[in-house]
Amino acid sequence: MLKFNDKVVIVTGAGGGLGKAYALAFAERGAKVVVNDLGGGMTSEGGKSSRAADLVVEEIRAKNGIAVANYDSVEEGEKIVQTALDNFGRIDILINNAGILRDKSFTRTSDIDWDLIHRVHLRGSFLITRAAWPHMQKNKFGRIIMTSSGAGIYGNFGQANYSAAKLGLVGLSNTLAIEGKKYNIKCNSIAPVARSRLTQTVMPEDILDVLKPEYVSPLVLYLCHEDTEETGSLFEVGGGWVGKVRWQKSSGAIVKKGDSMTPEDVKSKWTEITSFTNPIYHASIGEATNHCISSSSGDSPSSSDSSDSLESKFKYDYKDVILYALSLNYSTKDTNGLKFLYEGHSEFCTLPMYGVIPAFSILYNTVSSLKLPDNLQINPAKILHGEHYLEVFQPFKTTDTLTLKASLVDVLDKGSGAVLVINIEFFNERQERVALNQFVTFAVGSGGFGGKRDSDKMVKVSTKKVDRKPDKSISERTVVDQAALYRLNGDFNPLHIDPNFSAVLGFDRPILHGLCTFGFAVKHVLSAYCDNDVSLFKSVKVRFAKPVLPGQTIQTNMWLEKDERRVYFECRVVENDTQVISGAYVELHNIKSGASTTTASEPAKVAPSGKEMAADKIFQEIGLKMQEKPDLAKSINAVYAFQISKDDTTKIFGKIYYMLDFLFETVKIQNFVFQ
Ligand SMILES: CCCCCCC[C@@H](O)CC(=O)SCCNC(=O)CCNC(=O)[C@H](O)C(C)(C)COP(=O)(O)OP(=O)(O)OC[C@H]1O[C@@H](n2cnc3c(N)ncnc32)[C@H](O)[C@@H]1OP(=O)(O)O
Repeated sequence: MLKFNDKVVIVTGAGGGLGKAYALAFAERGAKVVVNDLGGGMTSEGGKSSRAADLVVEEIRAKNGIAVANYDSVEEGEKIVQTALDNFGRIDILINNAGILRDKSFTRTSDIDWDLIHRVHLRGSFLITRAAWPHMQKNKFGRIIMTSSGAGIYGNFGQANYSAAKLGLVGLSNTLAIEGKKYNIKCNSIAPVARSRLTQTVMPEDILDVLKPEYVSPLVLYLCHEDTEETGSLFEVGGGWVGKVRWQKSSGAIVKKGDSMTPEDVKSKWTEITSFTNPIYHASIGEATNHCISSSSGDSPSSSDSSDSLESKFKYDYKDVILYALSLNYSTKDTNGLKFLYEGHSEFCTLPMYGVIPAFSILYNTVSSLKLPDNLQINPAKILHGEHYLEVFQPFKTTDTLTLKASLVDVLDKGSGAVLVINIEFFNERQERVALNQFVTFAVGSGGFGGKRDSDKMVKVSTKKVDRKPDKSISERTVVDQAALYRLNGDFNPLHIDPNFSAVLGFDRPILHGLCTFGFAVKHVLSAYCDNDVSLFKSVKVRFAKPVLPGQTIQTNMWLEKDERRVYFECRVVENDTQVISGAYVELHNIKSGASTTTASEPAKVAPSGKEMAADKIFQEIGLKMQEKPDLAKSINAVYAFQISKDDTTKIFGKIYYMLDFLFETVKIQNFVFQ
């Protein structure tokens, strides 16, 4: 039996109808009740009388219950709360029930009709709740009910004032539920259908008979019990039936085309915008906002929505490539860092792991427009990156326009979650395949829809057990703002920056992007086994076993299997010795024999090679032999050496221009140097 012993309850408007039923039910189950009723009529014009509240108090006391009466208006909420404190020393539960009606058709609604309804329903509930709130905060316990109405949810002729105030109460309740969370204050709204002073004039007697207040009070008591976790919800209740109400939206459509969006674009997508075939349910403003942002983050897909394959273009240039390297802590301090950070470096190149970044311009669109099994509901705020596979078929250029093709490969039911397997392939302008990404996304809490558990279309994580200490190990500390920086590459998922959002998944604070940890891991493999030669990289597969927090240290333990040209690896967070990447490997085209073999705590440093090669590269590009212009070769190398050691770009560029103009008079060389 749900008991309320020693709990102090205020019920407003408790002189009759629903309020009375609540007061009697709470008292019967051990609560101390403040029975508030102004004693006015249903339009507030009946004048004040203590009779209604007193009668209810008498009835409670006659059954050995504990109750006191209060006759203040809810607009004097503090006085009502004071009655509870004076008589019982605390306040635990507040039922905002009091209300009046001033029904008029809209054009006949006067300022007074509008204001009075808002003052009693919305402002009254606000004032009394505000008075009770600090006491509930102090007690780390509070249960609040707001009384909304079907008129607020659906609208009702002649009730413009009332319906606006009643839906306002739902908004108030939703926000209080959020603000009350850390104080164990739960706030819910109900939209009751019951016989009361407000309904007896508008409903026929035979219907009113089945709408007993006693069919509503059990829900209110349940929602106010200390064991109840429900908060921020809205319930319709009446005639013995109870149902939860939530917002539903259509999966909608991406309307913009590139950067433009016109009313005609909206018209052309109206069927999809208004179709509820694949509804979406968002439970927080974070989820809803993120849905808009993520849906619009990619270029407009060229195939229609709700299909299982999409296509779009992605342009990037040297700045994107450099930002990516910076977000993985590549540094100008490291000899090898410069070739990933400076577009003027003779070996300037794109890291192979950058290949995951273009995919984000289409990934969120793909997920939001997928045709999913009917009984599978996915909450976009609860999607974690489960596994990733990246294969690079030709090294990425430093500036390019790629065509991306995304498709849903499989949907799996893993019990604790649903797994979506999404392939995103990149093609260059010659329609050659440049890379393949396979995202395995884990939708937490969406399992159990009856799907298959395994897929033969997935690149599998490694199950190989290597029975020796790591051949190499590199540890690198991330910075507290690692995710804040990394997201600028294009994955703007608020999970990595917004504490309200990460809380949806139960994280105390935002977690690092899985692909950021992945980037660090591949960085370590490239450093340990490739001498940072990006052309040796072929593919990588990882499973994200546990989340990483920005600021933690990632340790990559590596085992080389030379015959397989594979480096198996795991990542651990050093601070809590937890494995965060498992079943992982990098496949290489070749192993760089000169690569460092020491166990390092910093990324291995590799001897500089770029600057000596500068002239060689330029000469090759323009089809000239070094022997033909030995002095020029010497000068170019000198300039590059100078450039790197002194970092004086103005002088360098002056020299390069001078030389190129003077000796070659060709645009071709300038293009090459400044490309
Ligand atoms: C619009 C959306 C697009 C979004 C794309 C991504 C965008 C990014 O911004 C998001 C991120 O970067 S999130 C950060 C990186 N990821 C993480 O931190 C997840 C860490 N992993 C976990 O927490 C758990 O493994 C967890 C929670 C994933 C699973 O743990 P459990 O529920 O405890 O599962 P468990 O009981 O261990 O296993 C059940 C079955 O699931 C398989 N499985 C487990 N971990 C998996 C994983 N990481 N990926 C894929 N499958 C996984 C198990 O193998 C098991 O299945 P089976 O029995 O068939 O083997």
